[in-house]
Amino acid sequence: MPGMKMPGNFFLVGLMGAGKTTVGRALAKAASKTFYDSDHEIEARTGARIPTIFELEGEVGFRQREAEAIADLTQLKNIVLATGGGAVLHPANRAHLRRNGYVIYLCASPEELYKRTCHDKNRPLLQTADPKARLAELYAIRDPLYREVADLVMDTSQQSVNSLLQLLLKELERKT
Ligand SMILES: Nc1ncnc2c1ncn2[C@@H]1O[C@H](COP(=O)(O)OP(=O)(O)O)[C@@H](O)[C@H]1O
Ligand SMILES: O=C(O)C1=C[C@@H](OP(=O)(O)O)[C@@H](O)[C@H](O)C1
Ligand SMILES: [Mg+2]
Repeated sequence: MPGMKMPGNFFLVGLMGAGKTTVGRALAKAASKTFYDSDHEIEARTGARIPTIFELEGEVGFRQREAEAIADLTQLKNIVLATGGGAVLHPANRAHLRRNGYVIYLCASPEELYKRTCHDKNRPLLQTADPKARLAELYAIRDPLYREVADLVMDTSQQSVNSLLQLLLKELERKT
């Protein structure tokens, strides 16, 4: 259903592997909105890939760049923004997301997230001896924060990207 009319911004939140980047891009196309990904924006502004930023500036440096990107991107109109999984950690980011768009939490179990991320070396927080345990820890800390900002929670564990997109479009048509 490309060109569907749904007003405003959609912001995607959730853990690494939830599908924010993949589903966000497809949603933007279907809803005729411009797609942004805060990680891509940070990489473009910095001129370095995410693992390099973590290596040189640590997570603290990355979070600072992320906060700047979220503050700017949430001021745009008619966009879909895929955030990074840790974007909800800063209260200021949560306020920007809540204030400026409709927030969708893509939810999945740590086991499912592990299956989707285990072959990808570009997530510094998962380059540990036990990434499954790390995902479970992050889930425990962040799930309440995702729920705090979310207007809509979508369970993605049993859904392909395409069936998820169709479900999401139906929900968004109804609720926005
Ligand atoms: N609902 C889904 N079912 C199966 N695989 C998925 C689903 N959503 C995303 N994926 C896959 O998981 C991986 C991570 O997706 P990505 O969009 O990068 O997640 P995020 O941006 O939330 O970290 C990609 O390989 C993507 O194709
Ligand atoms: O969860 C996190 O803290 C992070 C998630 C990543 O984005 P995705 O959620 O798109 O993988 C990226 O921002 C960075 O590696 C940190
Ligand atoms: Mg992503």
